[in-house]
Amino acid sequence: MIKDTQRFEPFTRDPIALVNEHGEWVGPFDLDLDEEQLRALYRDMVAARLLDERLLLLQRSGKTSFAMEAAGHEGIQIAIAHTVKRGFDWLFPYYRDHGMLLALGVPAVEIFGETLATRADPAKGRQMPNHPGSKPLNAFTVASPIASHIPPATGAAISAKIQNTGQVVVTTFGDGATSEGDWHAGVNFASAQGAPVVFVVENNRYAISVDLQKQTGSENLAVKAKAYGMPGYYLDGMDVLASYYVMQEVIERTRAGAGPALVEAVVYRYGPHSSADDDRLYRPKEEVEHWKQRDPLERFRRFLERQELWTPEWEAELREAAEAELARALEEAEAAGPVPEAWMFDDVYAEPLWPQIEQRRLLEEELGA
Ligand SMILES: Cc1ncc(C[n+]2csc(CCOP(=O)(O)OP(=O)(O)O)c2C)c(N)n1
Ligand SMILES: [Mg+2]
Repeated sequence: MIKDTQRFEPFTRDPIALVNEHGEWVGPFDLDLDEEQLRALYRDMVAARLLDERLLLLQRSGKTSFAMEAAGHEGIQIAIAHTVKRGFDWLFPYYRDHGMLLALGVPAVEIFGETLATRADPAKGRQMPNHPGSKPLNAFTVASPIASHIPPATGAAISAKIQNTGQVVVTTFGDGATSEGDWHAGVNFASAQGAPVVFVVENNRYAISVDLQKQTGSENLAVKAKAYGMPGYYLDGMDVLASYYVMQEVIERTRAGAGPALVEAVVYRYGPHSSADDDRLYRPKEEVEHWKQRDPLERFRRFLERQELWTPEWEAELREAAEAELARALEEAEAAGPVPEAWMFDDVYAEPLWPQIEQRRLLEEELGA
């Protein structure tokens, strides 16, 4: 049954793409998404790019300490948000996935609250900026230590399998994560247990300043799946439609009981690693310019224009609406006010132990609260 609906082969020589750089459909099957679905993909990609810009501005204006840009990653990120069952499947994202979480339905006010550590943050200001999550949407809060979320993602999938819930876990990470021991432990155990988890590497070729060639001797990252006995899909992650169709097929194959899979989404990050990095020191400007020609938003815009689904007026309209919503959410997040310092002691244990009680008292005394 899975075979009948299978459109994609694992381990292809070139990344799977369905739309070329001119915005032409080059897929071997007929496009079957309706106008509303296509427009929603574009709308969410634009919103992700605008959120990215806003988060950087918050860092530049001194309102938060840190920002991590995701421009260039939108194709695969938005595709994932559109192919999981929202609020049912589990997501174990990483720190560059704020646009994906926004598209999944995490309210912008919560993302800004998390960034600014205000009362609008469901994590109560206890996370680093750019580390959102969502309990109601089953999005695991981002973990900073690279690849440390991979074994928990596998664990959640094993739990779903044992309880026969029908849930799939999707976890994302960077190319650098595939060099970590935690990554191999999590991927190996998922395969051994037939866990319903899809591993997605957002391969932007760099782990901060370290080039991919210094990370691995493999021809690409998708082939690593072979050794673990699972399919590895090599995907153009800057092509939102290829990302959509591949993720849809891989998620549903996993949901049907075929076990885990690995997807390598080839992307590029246009900005530096973070607001604390100067990428001019390790990559030539020409390389960045080269990848800008493949911009996921621009490519999909050309596609929509060919389908007569895009006009400059619509673009202006959706940008204005997204900007207004982000401005409103930011205002609400700021108006919520900073989290009280003593919140750091909450939720450590169901019932606080004496050290927390004592430390809290000392802190409040110190702050004159
Ligand atoms: C275990 C661990 N080692 C080092 C770091 C510091 N660090 C933060 S991000 C990063 C690079 C990760 O690169 P990659 O996985 O390719 O993701 P990208 O940032 O490129 O999206 C490193 C080394 C860390 N957070 N955790
Ligand atoms: Mg990387």
